Amino acid sequence: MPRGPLKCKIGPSILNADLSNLYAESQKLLDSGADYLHLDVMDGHFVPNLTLGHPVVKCLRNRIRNTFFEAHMMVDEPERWVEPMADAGISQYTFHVEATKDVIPLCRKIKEAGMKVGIALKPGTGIEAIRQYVDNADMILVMTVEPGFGGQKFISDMMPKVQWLRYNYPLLDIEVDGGVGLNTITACAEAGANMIVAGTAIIDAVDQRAVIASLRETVESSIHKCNV
Ligand SMILES: O=C(CO)[C@H](O)[C@H](O)COP(=O)(O)O
Ligand SMILES: [Fe+2]
Repeated sequence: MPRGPLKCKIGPSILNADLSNLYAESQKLLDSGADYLHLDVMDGHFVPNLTLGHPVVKCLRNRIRNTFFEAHMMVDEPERWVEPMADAGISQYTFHVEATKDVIPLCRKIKEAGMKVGIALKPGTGIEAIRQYVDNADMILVMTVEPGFGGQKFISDMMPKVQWLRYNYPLLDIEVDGGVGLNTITACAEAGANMIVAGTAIIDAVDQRAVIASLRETVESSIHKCNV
């Protein structure tokens, strides 16, 4: 997968937002400096929670045209939703490595549907589960909480996975998701994450713009240190 210069990107998760106002909440995040939206899709099987699916994504896409939408697919049978999510306007389809036996064909299917490929791993999954697939992906998501719910405590023990990926893949997009906020961003940035998902830390903030700017500043200063 060809990779450009490493860029910091902040992608708020709307999981804990007021979903009765999904468009307004999403637009507010973008107006506050978010680079992309991280949409958490849960099926009640892969994780014990239900959220939104492609019909909701499609409605949001009709109102927000030029923004990168990542679908974080916490679902069994991720193969099933590739075409509906592409049709709904998803830009990157991030599936869990634990949810499929056919990682490479799934990556191919996602690309053929016109989306970028993200591969996620749960906290209990070791890096060896995705090592052989990194070259098939545009991004690796290291979960820093057990998937299923927003507002959980960041698991700092996940940082060696991020460090390993950054050491071996200097230009890879590496995302962290779960419990990431102002108190935990330094650990993520120093380990080498450049795509930052933050839910409650941004959604609950009085000043969303200030939190997004602060997360960005910490990550950009780590990227800068690595480049000098
Ligand atoms: O994938 C997720 C949960 O499975 C969410 O993206 C994540 O938890 C974001 O919320 P918070 O920052 O509040 O932890
Ligand atoms: Fe997520």
